Amino acid sequence: MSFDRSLKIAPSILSADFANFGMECAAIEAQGADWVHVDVMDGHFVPNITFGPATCAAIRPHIKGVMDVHLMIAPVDPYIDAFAQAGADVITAHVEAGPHIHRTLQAIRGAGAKAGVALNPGTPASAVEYLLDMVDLVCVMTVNPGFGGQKFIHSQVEKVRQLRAMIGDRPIHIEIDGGVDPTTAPLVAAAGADVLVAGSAVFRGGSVTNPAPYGENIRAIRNACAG
Ligand SMILES: O=C(CO)[C@@H](O)[C@H](O)COP(=O)(O)O
Ligand SMILES: [Fe+2]
Repeated sequence: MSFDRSLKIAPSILSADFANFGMECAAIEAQGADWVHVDVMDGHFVPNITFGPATCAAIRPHIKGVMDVHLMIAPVDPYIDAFAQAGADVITAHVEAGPHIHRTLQAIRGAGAKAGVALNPGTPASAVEYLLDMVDLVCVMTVNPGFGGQKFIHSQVEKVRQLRAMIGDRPIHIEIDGGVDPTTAPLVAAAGADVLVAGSAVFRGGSVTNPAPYGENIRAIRNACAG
């Protein structure tokens, strides 16, 4: 997985048909997705439960590109190897999920994956200041984690600007997660983000038997950022 700062759309399969994950992953890639974003929730760190490493391993053969695993779980460390072995290219842990994020990031890289750190809306950009040599991606949550379809929190755009300035020319992605659609995407892209996660705004109107709307929705987000 090589680094580049071009705009990438990463549909979140939290908004996909859970009975057809394999086909959904293949459909969104065929419709222009750059990465596939996989939301793991434990009902403890966040008030919702999704799935674990076995599901990630099951969908891996259906994803040709980057599998971007967002862990909303606490503790994180006991599960890192399992998600790496499931084929995650990027594993992102929350800075709020435990007292030893530096150790967690070391473990992610040690397991052979790219290391991401996520910040909840109430966590300042400065939380990653001493982690920049440890991370490949910083994920700015623009909703409170746990559910798809929530409203974008506009105060986070300033955090993205601060992170862009802090990161400079280091090869670190800035990812935005939550409430991304053609209206909000240009705001964060202009502030310096390069990976845009979008769940409801990509999957709305389509299905595995009618995937064309996925492509239209992805293009609408991309075009809004280009415009
Ligand atoms: O991590 C999360 C939510 O906790 C996200 O990845 C959501 O899945 C994004 O969904 P939308 O806000 O785009 O509907
Ligand atoms: Fe996510």
